[in-house]
Formats: sequence, structure tokens, C-alpha cells
Amino acid sequence: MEPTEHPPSDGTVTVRSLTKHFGTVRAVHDLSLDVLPGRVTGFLGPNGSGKTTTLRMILGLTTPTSGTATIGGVPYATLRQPLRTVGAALEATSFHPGRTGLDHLRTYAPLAGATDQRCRDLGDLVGLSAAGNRRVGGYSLGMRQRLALATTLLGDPRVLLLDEPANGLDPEGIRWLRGFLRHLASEGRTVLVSSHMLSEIQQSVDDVVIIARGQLVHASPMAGLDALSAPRIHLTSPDTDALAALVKLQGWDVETTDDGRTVVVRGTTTSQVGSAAHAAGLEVHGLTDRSENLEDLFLRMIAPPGDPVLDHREPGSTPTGVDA
Ligand SMILES: Nc1ncnc2c1ncn2[C@@H]1O[C@H](COP(=O)(O)OP(=O)(O)OP(=O)(O)O)[C@@H](O)[C@H]1O
Repeated sequence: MEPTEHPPSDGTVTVRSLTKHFGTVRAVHDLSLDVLPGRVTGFLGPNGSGKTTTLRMILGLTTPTSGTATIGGVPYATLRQPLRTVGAALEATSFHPGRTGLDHLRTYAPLAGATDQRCRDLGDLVGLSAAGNRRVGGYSLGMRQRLALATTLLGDPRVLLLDEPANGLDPEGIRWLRGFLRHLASEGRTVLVSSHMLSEIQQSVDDVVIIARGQLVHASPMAGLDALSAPRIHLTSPDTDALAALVKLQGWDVETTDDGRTVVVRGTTTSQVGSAAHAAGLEVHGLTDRSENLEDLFLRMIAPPGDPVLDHREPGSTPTGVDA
């Protein structure tokens, strides 16, 4: 490797108030986030939520309406050796069908300063060694994804931006990808992986950024999202204030809904709350386990405002910044 143009730790991707309008379509709106080195960050959102547009703006392929995106403190366009700094895979279909996988890597190798040996090593690394001499036109979608990944690594970049890399991979392939992304982050790289499915990436990411309709709805370490989906019990009572005070006294997390009629308790079970209320002589009219799994939580976060089924937001919930 030639000397890099930034200190090794400086692979942070910083997005500030990034906005993109395509005519009347508001693709990305006032988006701010930090993607940190040494971690895998999941960039989640439903179809059309603005993930690809954001990645394209980070890569200087789409001009923002307003806001900034930098890599190691500078815009992509001003990087001296972009392919040695950032490896990006935006789609897995733009390969010449007549070329072999290995020849595809060889075509891009000079731009990234990679040797022929590195092309062969990368083919092996992504599990394409046997297929390296076959024409890409005959590759499955999963094989194309592996080839796209190998291409992003040609310049040994510090930052990887991967748009839906799990698309088309079989379960074994997804498991392989998880380990591979973790390995890349353990080498100190910044790894940003987009997906529209939480279940696809939840086991492989350290941090999670969720967007919907072009806007940030949640950003935290994965553990923060796990904590939000912790058991949740709803209690109704003629005296919610006394009930909330009792629950607080027990050391459980408590919130009261905006209408003041329901106390939401976390970190305990229905029987424990019921017993505590009974022992304190408090009247309880309703005691319901409203726990939700991670997928439900994700669906609720990305639901359109006013969705009758899904839009029952947490009391006091607001978008947060990644605070790892
Ligand atoms: N070049 C363009 N011209 C007009 N509208 C666009 C353009 N590119 C994206 N959009 C619109 O911007 C919005 C965000 O699209 P984008 O592709 O960024 O979403 P995404 O989250 O990547 O979706 P998916 O998961 O389906 O790939 C969509 O409404 C899309 O139709």
C-alpha cells in the first residue's frame, strides 16, 4: 500500500443536514449522522426512503440540494486517492457479461493500484475462486454480490459503502457476509451497509441508523435498539400518578402516555407489577403485556404518520444521534 492521505483513524463518514429534492420528491431531508471506523453500521429504511440517494451524495454522484457529506473530514470529490479511501458497491448488476469475474477485477485493478495477485486473492476471499474464470453473464445474483464486494476491496479502502449487499445471497451467504463485514470492521475500517430488512443485518451491525421518508427516525448502537424492544407492560388505573410512583420506587422504567390514562412499564413482568400494585392497595383496571419484537419496533418506527395500526409511538420518543 502507498501512504494514505489521512491518519488511519480518520475514516469517519460525516453527514450534516443533507437534503435532496428531485423536483417535488423530497428524497432526503435534513439528514445528519456519523458513521464510525472499526464498526459495522446498518443503514436501514423501507424502499424509497432515501438510502441510495444518501450513499450517492456521500460519493459525490448526486449533488445535494443542501447540506454536506464528508469522508475523513473532506468531500469525496476532493479525495486524492478515492478508490484507495472508499470502496462502494451501489448495485450488483453493472458487470460486463462477457468478462470473467477475475477479468472484471483485473479491469479495475490499475485504477485502484491492485496487483494481479491481489485480484486472485480477493476472488478467493469472497468465495469465488472456482467461479473466477467463468463469465459474469452466467453468475447468480449472489455471485455478483460477492464480485461487487471484491471490487470494492481492490484499493484496500478504509471506508466501505455497501448498498443492500445481502440481496440475492442464500442463508449461508448471508452468514458468510456477516462474518466478513465484522472482519473488515475489526481491521479498523468504516463499514456502512444499507438494507430494507432489519432481520437481514441485525446480527452483523454494531450501530444502526434508521430512516423513513428521507428523514432520520433512529440512530444508536444496536444494543440501544434492543433495549427499546425490551418487555413493555401497559397498566390502566384511576390513579396513574400513584401507580407510576410505585413503579418508580420498584426501580422499573416507567412512562405515562400523553393522555395520562396509561402507565407503561419496562424491565419487569406482568405478575410482578400486578403483585406490587396489589400489595400497595392500588386499583388496576388493565394489565397488558405489550412487548414487541425488534421487527415490530422497526415497522412502527418507519410507519407513515397516522398509520392506524403501526403508528403508536413510544411516549417521549424522539430521533437520537449515534452515541457510541
Ligand atoms: N434520479 C431521481 N429522480 C427522481 N426521483 C428520484 C431519483 N432518485 C431517487 N428518487 C426518488 O427518491 C426517493 C428515494 O429513493 P432512493 O432510491 O434513495 O431510496 P432507497 O431507500 O434507496 O430505496 P430502495 O430500498 O428501494 O433502493 C424515492 O421516492 C425515489 O423515487
